[in-house]
Amino acid sequence: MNTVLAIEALRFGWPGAAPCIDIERLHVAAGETLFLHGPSGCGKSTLLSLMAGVLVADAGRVALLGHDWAALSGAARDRCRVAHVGYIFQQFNLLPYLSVLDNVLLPCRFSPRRRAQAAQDGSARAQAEALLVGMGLDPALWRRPAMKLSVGQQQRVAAARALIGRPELVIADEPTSALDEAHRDAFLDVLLAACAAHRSALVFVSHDRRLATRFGRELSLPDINRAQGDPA
Ligand SMILES: Nc1ncnc2c1ncn2[C@@H]1O[C@H](COP(=O)(O)OP(=O)(O)OP(=O)(O)O)[C@@H](O)[C@H]1O
Repeated sequence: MNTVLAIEALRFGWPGAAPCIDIERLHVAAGETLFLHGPSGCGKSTLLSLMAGVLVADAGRVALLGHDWAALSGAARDRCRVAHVGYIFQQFNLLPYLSVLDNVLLPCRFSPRRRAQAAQDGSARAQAEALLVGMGLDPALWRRPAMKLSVGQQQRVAAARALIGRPELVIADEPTSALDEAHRDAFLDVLLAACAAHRSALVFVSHDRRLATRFGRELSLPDINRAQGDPA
């Protein structure tokens, strides 16, 4: 198996709180699509942050492409993340005053690797435009500041930004919550097709269990997490 992400004996707790993540083993292979679910507060977003090296384990190992996030400095983690991980955040994290196109191109500005990969079939800009078209974003919106888009439109911009430059790992935290059924299905089609074409591993969190059939593997976080979830 060509492992992209390897989690072993991972423990993490927020400061002053009991551990909320305790996972013996979870490996994700290149091209694999993983659907992750669990009740609110069980630690899904926390686990995604650990996968992406935004948070660092208290014990155990989270390795991306063989590199343990904990062995890297903060700056090295930032560089590694932008080069190899596309992250669709629950709140999108678009830069509000930047245009839609410039938001999608951001990873290429910060990572030479993402820039080179995005330009493989032409230019980074052409790939950004192709992703936006795939996401059903009208070209009339591309020059608009991101903050002037609807929530559902911003969600799709965030997905295009995550996919540009073919990152090895794509992480999506509730990325379809603001989309209607038609846009949700189109969004999933583009996301899954892009990950398949690039052999990106995809970790996708959603409360909507109906979507699970579109993924290669389904996991309930409480089933693999020995820590207690939110006691509330
Ligand atoms: N920044 C933080 N500081 C302290 N505790 C936090 C922080 N973020 C989350 N937590 C706590 O960690 C636990 C897991 O939260 P997390 O956001 O990972 O859950 P989740 O499964 O993603 O929830 P949801 O489905 O509602 O988004 C919760 O008890 C939460 O209160």
